Amino acid sequence: MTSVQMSAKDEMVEQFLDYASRGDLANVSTMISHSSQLLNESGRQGWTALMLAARNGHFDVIKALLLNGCNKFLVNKSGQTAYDIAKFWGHRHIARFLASSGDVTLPGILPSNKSTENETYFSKEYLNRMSDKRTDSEWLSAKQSSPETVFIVFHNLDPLVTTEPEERNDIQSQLKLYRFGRDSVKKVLENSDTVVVFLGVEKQECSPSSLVSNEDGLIAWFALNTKKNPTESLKVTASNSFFLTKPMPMLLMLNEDEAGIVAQARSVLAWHSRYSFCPTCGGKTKVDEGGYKRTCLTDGCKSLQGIHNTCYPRVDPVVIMLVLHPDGNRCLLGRKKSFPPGMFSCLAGFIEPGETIENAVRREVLEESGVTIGPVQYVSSQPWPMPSSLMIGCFAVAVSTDIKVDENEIEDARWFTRQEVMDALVKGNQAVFSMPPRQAIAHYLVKHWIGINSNL
Ligand SMILES: NC(=O)C1=CN([C@@H]2O[C@H](COP(=O)(O)OP(=O)(O)OC[C@H]3O[C@@H](n4cnc5c(N)ncnc54)[C@H](OP(=O)(O)O)[C@@H]3O)[C@@H](O)[C@H]2O)C=CC1
Ligand SMILES: [Mg+2]
Ligand SMILES: [Mg+2]
Ligand SMILES: [Mg+2]
Ligand SMILES: [Zn+2]
Repeated sequence: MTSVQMSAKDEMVEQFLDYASRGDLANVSTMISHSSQLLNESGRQGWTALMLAARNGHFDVIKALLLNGCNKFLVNKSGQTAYDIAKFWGHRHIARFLASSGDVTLPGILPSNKSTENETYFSKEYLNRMSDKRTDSEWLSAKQSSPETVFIVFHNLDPLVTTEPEERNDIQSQLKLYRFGRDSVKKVLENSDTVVVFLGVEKQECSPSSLVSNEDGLIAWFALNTKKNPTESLKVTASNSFFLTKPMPMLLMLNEDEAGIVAQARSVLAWHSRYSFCPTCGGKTKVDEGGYKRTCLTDGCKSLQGIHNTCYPRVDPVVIMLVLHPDGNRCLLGRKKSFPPGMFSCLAGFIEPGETIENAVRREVLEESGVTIGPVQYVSSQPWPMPSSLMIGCFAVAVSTDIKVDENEIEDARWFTRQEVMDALVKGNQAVFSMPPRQAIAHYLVKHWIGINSNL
């Protein structure tokens, strides 16, 4: 963002964070005395002044910030508190000070703040799903005709995006979903081949109802998917728009808000594309409930009685685990043949019917690496819309250490030291191995482990 585009408040926050980061106590104190609200403001990646000072070891600034009442429990987008950051960067005196001042609870194995639940890529809920409206066909069709409604378009499950430059010069936010109005998708909606899914409405904090002119003040979003290329029927005004044809890694290039929308839309649309007929009797089905149900049209089909999950979009749970060595100082990572050269990641596997998360973790680790697992602890989760997995991220403590790789599933598995893992996170190419990108929950699990164990 250039200084012209920044608001006066943004500029002040940036300035304050910069002073804290550089350890400029005099200016930090002056700014707090003018505006104490600055204390808990955050900049890129959710870093507050306290976190920046903790990162760079500025003890005096940290004392001043705490003395003035700043909240030391806030977390950045990686789920780290200032305490975690001080520990990670080896400023032990600062970590001790942050831990001892006030009633801090030392971070355990779990992220310390509820907001971290939403921090994996694909997990942000930009829309309110409003599932109660799915059965209100009148409301749904009124919304489809509303000029304020947003339509996003997929062709064979690939979303249409544009490369409009973002305000911030950040590669991750350069791909944006192409948002259409009702008139631009009119022809596509008329096509009987098009599947329409109601995604939800914009949350009030994103579009306050005072700014929306329609009846209930809600801006609805729909996703459309077509088999035939819809470009000719669409009114696309931007020249730099295209369908994202390679989900991996292209779907990881969206901004966080839109990644969450794509996770929802792509998974439901993928279900429609794979379940065109009734899985129970093979008969024809019709799309109901705003795209969240397919009802069999065959009289007497068993799927019409009792609980039939075949009628609803499916989610496949997958466990993904960072296996910790019994000595606490190493972790087990593996690589599939399909990974880029040098990349290692957490082991993962589909949960099977009749299996708990913990047992799936133990079974998959044993199958793939020959290592036996004791305690298992859930950490975080991530929707993974290729096509509709839910990654359930865990820590798993090994009780044996010999590795015997299942070569059908993975090519190699090794114990890596904390230092090697930190190098992979920080040094990139110069490390002994590389990590999956930050958008993968595997990356998050490894980083979280490093964060909570850095002074062992
Ligand atoms: N976000 C992240 O950080 C990561 C995401 N993942 C995702 O997790 C998923 C699973 O991981 P993966 O290690 O491959 O899983 P598994 O270790 O369970 O092995 C995959 C094999 O299981 C079979 N399979 C496919 N679908 C299912 C299912 N629904 N239930 C049971 N078995 C099934 C397939 O066999 P066959 O092909 O022979 O039919 C496949 O080759 C993948 O989709 C992967 O993309 C994995 C790692 C990291
Ligand atoms: Mg497996
Ligand atoms: Mg696996
Ligand atoms: Mg498996
Ligand atoms: Zn049927």
